[in-house]
Amino acid sequence: MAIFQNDTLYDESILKRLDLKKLESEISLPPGASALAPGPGLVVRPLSIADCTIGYIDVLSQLTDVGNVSEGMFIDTFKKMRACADTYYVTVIEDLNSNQIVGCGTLLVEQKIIHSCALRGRLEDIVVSDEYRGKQLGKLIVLLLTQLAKELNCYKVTLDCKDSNRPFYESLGYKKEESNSNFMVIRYR
Ligand SMILES: CC(=O)SCCNC(=O)CCNC(=O)[C@H](O)C(C)(C)COP(=O)(O)OP(=O)(O)OC[C@H]1O[C@@H](n2cnc3c(N)ncnc32)[C@H](O)[C@@H]1OP(=O)(O)O
Repeated sequence: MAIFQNDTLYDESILKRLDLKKLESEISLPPGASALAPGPGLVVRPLSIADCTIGYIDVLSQLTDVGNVSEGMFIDTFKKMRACADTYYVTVIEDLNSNQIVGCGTLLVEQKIIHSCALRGRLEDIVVSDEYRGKQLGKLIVLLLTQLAKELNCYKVTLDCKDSNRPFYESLGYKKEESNSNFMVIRYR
């Protein structure tokens, strides 16, 4: 298993291979900002093993109940995720001014047998910390992970969201498919 620089979950160089100019043309960033540096002191990068100590859990808790995740639990889980090569593309936005994670999103790449052993992408856990909302960071992370799914050769990328977030994802190109949009669930907790 490759151990990437700075103990990141995946190899950061893949983000630099994306069509970042196209992405930048689709969002209104502040002057001088770019897709991977979307504002003064902001950087977009893979999740790092140290991120549980700089606010990643707090950001996730703005999405759902995270539970009591100790540093040890986070590190064990991070290592399990990294051992599943080419699967978990958890991506964060850090504010280097405060050394805090302020946004995140996951592209999960699922290996299928169908469609000639194709890959399917799923967007999960997209969150921007409340004081950073409305600055195009949510749009940036979704468009970046969507492009990453294409770069990784996924045949499609899907997501589940609350009704209130539908207009957000629709504005970024996601559509309900006719007769194929039933999110179904059995909850155990
Ligand atoms: C697949 C999943 O993970 S679903 C879970 C989604 N996450 C959450 O619900 C967690 C709580 N919410 C959030 O973290 C944020 O509100 C997000 C991620 C939904 C949006 O992040 P933001 O950084 O505020 O969005 P951003 O500034 O990029 O907005 C981009 C555009 O979408 C619009 N927008 C943002 N949220 C919504 C929404 N819920 N409905 C409609 N439009 C929206 C903005 O007005 C903006 O429009 P503009 O480009 O015309 O100015």
